[in-house]
Amino acid sequence: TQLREEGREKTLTGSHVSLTTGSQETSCFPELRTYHFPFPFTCRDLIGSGRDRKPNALVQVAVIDPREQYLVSHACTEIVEGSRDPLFLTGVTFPPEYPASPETLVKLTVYDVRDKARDNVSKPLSVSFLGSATFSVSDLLRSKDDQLTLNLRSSDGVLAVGTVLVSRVNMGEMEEGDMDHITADVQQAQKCTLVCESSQGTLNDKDNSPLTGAVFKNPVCKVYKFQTVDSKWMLVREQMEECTLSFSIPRQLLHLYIQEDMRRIQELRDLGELSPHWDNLRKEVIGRYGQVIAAYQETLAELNKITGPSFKPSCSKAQRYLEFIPINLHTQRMRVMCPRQTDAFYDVITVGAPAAHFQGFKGGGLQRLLSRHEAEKKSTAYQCIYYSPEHTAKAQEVLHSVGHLQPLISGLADQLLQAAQQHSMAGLREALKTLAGKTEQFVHALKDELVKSALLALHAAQPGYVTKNQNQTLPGHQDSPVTPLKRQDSIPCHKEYDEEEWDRVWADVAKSLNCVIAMVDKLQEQEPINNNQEQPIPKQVLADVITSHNPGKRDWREQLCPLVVRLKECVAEVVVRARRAMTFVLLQEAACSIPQGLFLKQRRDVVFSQALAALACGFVMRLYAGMEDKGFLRQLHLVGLVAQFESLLSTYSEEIGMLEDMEVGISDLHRVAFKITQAKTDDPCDLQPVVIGRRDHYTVEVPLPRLAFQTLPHEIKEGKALQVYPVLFNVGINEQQTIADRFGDISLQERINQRNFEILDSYYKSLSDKVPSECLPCFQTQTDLKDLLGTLGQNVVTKKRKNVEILWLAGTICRRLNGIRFTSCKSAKDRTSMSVTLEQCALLRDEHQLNKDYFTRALDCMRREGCRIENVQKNIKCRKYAFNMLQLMAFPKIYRPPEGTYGKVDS
Ligand SMILES: O=P(O)(O)O[C@H]1[C@H](O)[C@@H](O)[C@H](O)[C@H](O)[C@@H]1OP(=O)(O)O
Repeated sequence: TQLREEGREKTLTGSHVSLTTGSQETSCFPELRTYHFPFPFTCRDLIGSGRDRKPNALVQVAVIDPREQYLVSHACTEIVEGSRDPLFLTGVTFPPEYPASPETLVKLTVYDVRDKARDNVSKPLSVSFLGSATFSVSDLLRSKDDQLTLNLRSSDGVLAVGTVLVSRVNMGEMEEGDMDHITADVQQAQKCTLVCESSQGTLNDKDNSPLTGAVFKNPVCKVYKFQTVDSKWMLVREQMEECTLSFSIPRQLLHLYIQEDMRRIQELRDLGELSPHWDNLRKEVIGRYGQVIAAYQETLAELNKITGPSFKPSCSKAQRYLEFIPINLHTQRMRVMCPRQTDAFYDVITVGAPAAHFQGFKGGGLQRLLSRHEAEKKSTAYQCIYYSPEHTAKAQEVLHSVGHLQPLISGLADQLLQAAQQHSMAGLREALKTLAGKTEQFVHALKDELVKSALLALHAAQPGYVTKNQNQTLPGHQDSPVTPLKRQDSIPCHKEYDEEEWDRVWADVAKSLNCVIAMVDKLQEQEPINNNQEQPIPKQVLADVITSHNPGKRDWREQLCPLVVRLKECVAEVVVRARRAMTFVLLQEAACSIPQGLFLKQRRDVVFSQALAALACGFVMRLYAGMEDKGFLRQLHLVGLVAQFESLLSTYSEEIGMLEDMEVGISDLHRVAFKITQAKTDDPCDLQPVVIGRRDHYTVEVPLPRLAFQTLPHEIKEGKALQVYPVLFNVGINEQQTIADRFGDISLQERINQRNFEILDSYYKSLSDKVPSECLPCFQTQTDLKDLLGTLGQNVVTKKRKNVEILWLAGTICRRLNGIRFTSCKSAKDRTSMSVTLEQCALLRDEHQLNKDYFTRALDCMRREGCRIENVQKNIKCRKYAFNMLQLMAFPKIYRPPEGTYGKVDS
């Protein structure tokens, strides 16, 4: 009875123990470096502990460190009840970093389980020892026919209590013959399977490529053997990993949030002198920003102290300093190896719903809070101008455009002068073409009524203006210490404003550009014909000023320089005005919103950070998996990828708030694009994705090693922004949802599903327009994508309780669209595990002919022994799904875990 839960814990730590081996030794066994090599084994003629009783067998697998000579419990199979020749579906696999050496000893211990229901973690299983056998990896590698037959010995080492037959199969290179061989054996006698893997993968091994090690960590692997409809066997390997992006993306975002807010403060200061009323508002806003910055800096400092695992466990979901970190983010890959089929794998990312647990859900989540706040802002008599969210977004966009375009224009203008100095007409024309393009973009970005009206408002907020209008006081504010101001419910009209001033400054940019163009034309005309063979620049309308110029024979640079300097000056003048005007709009927004608006901004930052970490993890996983798939890469740069989030939250009580947060968090992901870059070196540190940008738009740069980068289509190599289309589908399944369905309100779920169906549908339409269907993956299930979408469309409008078909269809469509799959619930531990295992078994059934009779058994086996129960263990140090009977009764049947795997979790 050594098989205590501590032993289980060792299963986890054991998977990270490294058995060191010299490279010489390894090279004697090239298989160790090249292949996965599973060890299926068979138990026969087990003698149970009672006379006629057939044992409930369970096999514990341990490895012995050849140097240290200590035993590490590695894993356990599931229990097979009442059989002398049990067949185990669960296998065990060493994680990739586990360097199994020829000396590695594997000990198999067979137990008879008396009482399999465990409802207390600390209580050990009631088991009796039946027998054990030990073999070394080299024994197996040297064995004839790759098979070893070992006697299971009783504790005194004398009595044989059955046999165990260990054989070796090259996973990933499995021949049909090997499969038949296993099949035949298994049919002769029920067998159990132990599968081990070497630390190194092959080139095709996407699970263990060195690339994945940079971002994905701490793998937990399980291998199963399931029967197909034609009585063959398939090997199924689950691998679950943590992702370093769980922490690195939030850290980077926090940096960016801080930088952006500091910039905002500076811009507010740059507004210059304001009347006391506005000045006080500005001070207040700057003070609030300062508080947010300080809080973020504190959080960042705490995060920087954290070392250890790369995931936030479910029990830490409401911890203040961890609020930006996604909950329980893991990747999971199911790889399937079947006779006569090429290997297939299916990925999913599991993560707790992005939500602000630390702030709580008393008033609901973001979606509700934001719309309530917007309504209040409009109706309350604030002492500021109301700008709609569209206006504030526009203001941010203008700020961003001018900030981005001014240095570009300035650089291009310098390039132009350089080309002039070199007397290169081709260089001049090239630089001028780009300069003209960017300047036009600049002028266009500012051609907005908002800029004009904001300049007027700013003008009115300056001390002189207020003095002139003393008599226009804000009702109810006569006693206010701040200088009273006329209340403005809408953007002011232009009558009080010297409109011409802005128009003149703005038009000067275009005029000065025209001067530059005209001058280049002149220079070109003066050139001898043979120097002008390239295409001429189209004639532009000449500004008056230019016609008086006579370039003569003077140096090109000298002639262009004053015009270029003038262009730069005009741009700079416009930038100063536009920046101040837009900053003033944002000041209004911030002032109107204090304090609630800033709380909401923080909440949105938190939720977005969790969502982005999950998305980046999914994107990187998808990219690594698809780097050799030309169709996928084409789709990626032509249209982008769908990122489909499945959520199992209920629309009742606190989870409504979570779903409202999640809805906004997922939708905010449309402001994100990805770019692939070439890593400086192949060092894992240089392969870490980098986030750049600001709240209105972020880019995640994903570096790839040089060789991998070189194989990409040139559009991607040139840095094309790769889009993602986030979609969310939610169907609550638990007892809370039962209440919501009967007595509550499910409109949130209905609205989310309908809206997101429209997004998915329009993504499909643009994909079909731009990408040939051959780019999409092939599936056995032939149902047309259009039909699947049609069925989903019907389902989202049908009134049906716990209609999980919505989730199944959305998931299937996402896989068929080459998309990124996510599954979520509150903590991605319990309900998520049920859903992920169900999806995996459904894929085995629909795509790999899993025998129907094996479906439930496979499902139970995965839930009982697979990666997901390890996920539960990692989160709460207990191998139990946190469901009670009431909850389970409320679940759709197929989401219920097997007996003995759920119950009250001891804290
Ligand atoms: O992983 P979840 O399904 O969000 O875990 C839930 C579980 O479903 C529920 O039965 C239980 O009562 C807890 O609320 C679990 O949430 P935790 O966040 O506490 O793991």
